[in-house]
Amino acid sequence: MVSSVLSSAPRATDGAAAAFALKTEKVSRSFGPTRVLHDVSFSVPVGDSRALVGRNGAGKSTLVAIVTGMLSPSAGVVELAGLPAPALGDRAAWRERVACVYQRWTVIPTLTVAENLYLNSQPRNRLGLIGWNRLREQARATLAEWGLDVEPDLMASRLTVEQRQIVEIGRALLQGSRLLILDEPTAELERREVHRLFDRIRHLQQSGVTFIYISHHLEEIYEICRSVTVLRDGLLVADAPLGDMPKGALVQAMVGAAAGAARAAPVGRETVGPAALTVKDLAIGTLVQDVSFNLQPGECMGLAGLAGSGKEEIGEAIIGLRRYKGLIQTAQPGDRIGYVPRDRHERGILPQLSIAENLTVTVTDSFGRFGFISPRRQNDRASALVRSLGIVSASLKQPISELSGGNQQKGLMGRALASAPKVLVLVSPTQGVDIASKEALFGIVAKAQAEGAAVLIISDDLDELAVCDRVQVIFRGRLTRQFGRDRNDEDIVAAIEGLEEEQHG
Ligand SMILES: Nc1ncnc2c1ncn2[C@@H]1O[C@H](COP(=O)(O)OP(=O)(O)OP(=O)(O)O)[C@@H](O)[C@H]1O
Repeated sequence: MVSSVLSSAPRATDGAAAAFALKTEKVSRSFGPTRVLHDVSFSVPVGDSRALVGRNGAGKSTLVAIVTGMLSPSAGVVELAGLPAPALGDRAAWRERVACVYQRWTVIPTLTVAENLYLNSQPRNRLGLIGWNRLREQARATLAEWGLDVEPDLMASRLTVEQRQIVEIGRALLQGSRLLILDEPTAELERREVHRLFDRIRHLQQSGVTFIYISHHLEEIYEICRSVTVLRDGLLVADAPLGDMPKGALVQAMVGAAAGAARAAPVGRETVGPAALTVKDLAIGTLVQDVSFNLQPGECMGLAGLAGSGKEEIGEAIIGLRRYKGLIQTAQPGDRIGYVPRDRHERGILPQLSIAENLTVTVTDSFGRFGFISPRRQNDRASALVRSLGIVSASLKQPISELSGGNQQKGLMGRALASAPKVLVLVSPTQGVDIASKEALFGIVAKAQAEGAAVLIISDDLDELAVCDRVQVIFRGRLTRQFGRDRNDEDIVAAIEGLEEEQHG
């Protein structure tokens, strides 16, 4: 039961009295001359689960920043639970009304679970001191009600991704918030964890918690949300119950008149000639054992597996970021390998540099001699990539950190392609990328393939695996299954989860 935790938590207002958890009236926002939100008016009834969707750069994050008090609107009004939004600086008041659980964690690893749960809101005794026993007791009750089997005294650094997310949600509830915004909450979760998250959302909804759910995975939205708000180029273009909005209509609303590019079908390749990439008897510490495969020029292979299966470490070994035993070899010694890492914040973008510089940083040697870079040639190359990838930006000089998440991801893809590599290693390359841009990125992968690049897609996203000629599955560090073109998603999922392995003992 969740209700006792909910009722014991501090509350800003009596949520039952207000019909709407959130209401915006003509909210607009500009950055310099660029207007990114135009007169957005919408309302979310208490207890609703509202999907907020739109293509990369549509304005979702900006709207969320405004309704969580991180950013002021240039114009317009925000109401939370029937009351005007607090002053921008009054963080405590905002925290009591609304919380956003982002993909990037705010759980502090050096604190315990209990300390994290009560960050900023520790229960104090009559003398004003923090009552640690009470804190632990309450934390235990909260965790139990979430069905989370984790000790309040445990250091947060030891939690799994799923447990960290639950601590984030638990913290928001304990601070009084009854409106939770989940931003791509399933991006780092495995399939069974996603189902558990959905169960928790439904459970909390019954207790009057309202959810706004941001995701580029439309099938998730149909599973967990009741209604949808669609933004396109900063405008609200649709607002409806999902029952009235079949997927085709939803995509149409997101994309507008310009229909999405058709996906290139996987192309069959004869396995003749020298391999573009040979991996033989690869071992990485105790994590990966006996991994061997070849990639032919023009071939796209998927490498699928759970988090921790060793799949990403194989990619890192291929591009030279990890020590390994065994053989990793390109066709010719100097062949370039393009790489798109999964975590664009930690390993990918160079945030202070412009889009042009980010796109071309690996190929500056081709823009002039003796260390001199011709800005014109650099700009020409960058603007061609921006056009072909459909990156939305104010100018080539704009710092890449100002772009929306999905456009940053496209920038990384552009950088990997800029050097015309013989091998491309892409780790979850379309994570955070909207459905139409996803198709465009797949088109770009297919083009690189057609030009002879061998592509390795490391992922367990079924859309990403669907474009691969074949899929190898890795389970606990070993390749366990290979699927050709006549595969179905269920079999791949079963192999990723190791279900067959378990059945066979
Ligand atoms: N600080 C800023 N300065 C200039 N432009 C900005 C800034 N923040 C956002 N923008 C622009 O506002 C637009 C909307 O961005 P926003 O991050 O809200 O999109 P989004 O819908 O969340 O996209 P995604 O799905 O890719 O995360 C983008 O074109 C972005 O470049």
